[in-house]
Amino acid sequence: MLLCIDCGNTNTVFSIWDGEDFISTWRMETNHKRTADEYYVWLTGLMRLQGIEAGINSVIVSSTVPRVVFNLRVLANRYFNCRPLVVGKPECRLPVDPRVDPGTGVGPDRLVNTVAGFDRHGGDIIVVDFGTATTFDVVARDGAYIGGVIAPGVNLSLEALHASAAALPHVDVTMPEKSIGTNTVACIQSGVFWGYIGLVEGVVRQIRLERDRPMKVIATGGLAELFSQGFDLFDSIEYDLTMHGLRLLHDYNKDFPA
Ligand SMILES: Nc1ncnc2c1ncn2[C@@H]1O[C@H](COP(=O)(O)OP(=O)(O)O)[C@@H](O)[C@H]1O
Ligand SMILES: CC(C)(COP(=O)(O)O)[C@@H](O)C(=O)NCCC(=O)O
Ligand SMILES: [K+]
Repeated sequence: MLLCIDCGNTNTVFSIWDGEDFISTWRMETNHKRTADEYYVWLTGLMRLQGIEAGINSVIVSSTVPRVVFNLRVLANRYFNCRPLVVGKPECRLPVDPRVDPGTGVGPDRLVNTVAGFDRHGGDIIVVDFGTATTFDVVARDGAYIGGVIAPGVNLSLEALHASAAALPHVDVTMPEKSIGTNTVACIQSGVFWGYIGLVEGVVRQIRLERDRPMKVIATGGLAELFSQGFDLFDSIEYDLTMHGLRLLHDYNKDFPA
């Protein structure tokens, strides 16, 4: 079985696949100090709870946090007896190379989202991922990542207000009843909610203008749903997009000698 690990700046998501069949997924907080032994105990405990018995013999990792990769490699080597495929490293081939400025590193999560979005929808799409940062990944007709947009994530914006303004409380993001807030919490909710609706609309409009063609918008990440209620921002919402991309990249790389 295959273990896919998507490590974001906030959360690390694990999923298990048997060939093309999805088996299960679990999530933990990202922490570069966590050891391979800790990952293993946690993972096998959850697998046992769900009665998953077959062994893991392949691992693929995408990490936006370089420091966690060391212990994830140890996890794969020590406990699953395999060398993990790490997205963004030369040994992990991509179906189409990114077309960005020379010397630029692209977030591996964005490369994975590109592969998954292209597989499901073909090219000329924009993938919006609501993570720690909100990213827009632009995928060309041939499936290449050709750049995009990075904006502060929704929770990051809320935390920044709370951290920098003495009188502003911590607020959870939600769709406010009115745009004109009549108390502090409602004002912050309105600013972030309507601000984000405007951000997504504006960025997508500008990308379509620049590309001068219709482009589907695919959203992923836990907050995608919140911004889709009653709005026409996305053509589809796919929570499993990154995991689907990791599984595809693993299968794609099987065709190449190590
Ligand atoms: N359904 C949700 N409702 C509210 N907040 C969410 C939801 N899903 C994720 N979040 C928050 O969004 C932020 C980004 O989450 P995540 O997608 O795990 O980020 P990353 O991939 O960067 O680790 C986190 O602060 C997380 O707590
Ligand atoms: C933009 C990101 C911080 C998003 O990470 P996430 O929100 O998933 O934790 C990550 O993709 C990254 O570190 N990118 C490197 C720069 C780039 O993609 O251009
Ligand atoms: K992500």
